[in-house]
Amino acid sequence: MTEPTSPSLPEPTAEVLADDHALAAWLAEAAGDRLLAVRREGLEGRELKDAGDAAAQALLAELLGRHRPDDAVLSEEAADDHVRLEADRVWIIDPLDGTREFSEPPRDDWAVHVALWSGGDLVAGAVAQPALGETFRTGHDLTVPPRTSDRPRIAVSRTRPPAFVRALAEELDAELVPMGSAGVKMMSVVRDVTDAYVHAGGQYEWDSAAPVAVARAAGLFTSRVDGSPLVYNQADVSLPDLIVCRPELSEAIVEFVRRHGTD
Ligand SMILES: Nc1ncnc2c1ncn2[C@@H]1O[C@H](COP(=O)(O)O)[C@@H](OP(=O)(O)O)[C@H]1O
Ligand SMILES: [Mg+2]
Repeated sequence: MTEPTSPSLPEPTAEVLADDHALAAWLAEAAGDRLLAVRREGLEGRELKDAGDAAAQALLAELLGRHRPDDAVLSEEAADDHVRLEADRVWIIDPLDGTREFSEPPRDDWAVHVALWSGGDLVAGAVAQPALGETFRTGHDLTVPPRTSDRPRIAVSRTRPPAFVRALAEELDAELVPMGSAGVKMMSVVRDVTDAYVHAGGQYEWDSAAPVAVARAAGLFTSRVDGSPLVYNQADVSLPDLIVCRPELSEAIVEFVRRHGTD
């Protein structure tokens, strides 16, 4: 007997299957397409948020199970199986980052995050911004465009901007640029829409793993707010603060936090 297959399940090419970078991007785009379809169903508010989270999680879990059956997965939307702590390869995914903005069409500041951790660090990642029609990924040339603004621009949460980031912006004479989604904020630095994303006060590994992999591949600076490295696939998945910025801004930001803290 053959197993029943879902008619709508996308199939990767052999080329995509052979390359973790390409697979990360393909998975993020497949989930993004699914999320755009959910958005067309006419749901609103909490129902739309829940339908989006569930649909993207179900698709990514099924595709990873099918195409990378030996790998572990850490997802915002699934129970944490600690088998990942002994695994060689762990996919760290946020099926829908910026759930609030996803539920407010036609906003485009929401994303799908797919990262691969192996041997102690992130080795591949992709961030799809489906409503923008863009995917940012590791594994091919990625350069940040030349800086177009003399005055630094700092991406912040549109709904919960941390107070210390306002103080930092004053000190650097920077402009705050509010937007949803951690991934979208990090990709805004990659795209030269902003120059830095500085956050503290709470977040989890899945909020930053894929965007940090992409930001590093683009040559950006990434660290915790105290300047120490971002470390993934830990038993405690809380990763509450980070800096992603153009390299020339990193010293001033770390120094500001050293002097003033983040409270
Ligand atoms: N203080 C906090 N504690 C926990 N998670 C936070 C947080 N601030 C931001 N996040 C998470 O980071 C993502 C971006 O948030 P924001 O747009 O406010 O910057 C959201 O992910 P999800 O949408 O996947 O839940 C949100 O849950
Ligand atoms: Mg998230």
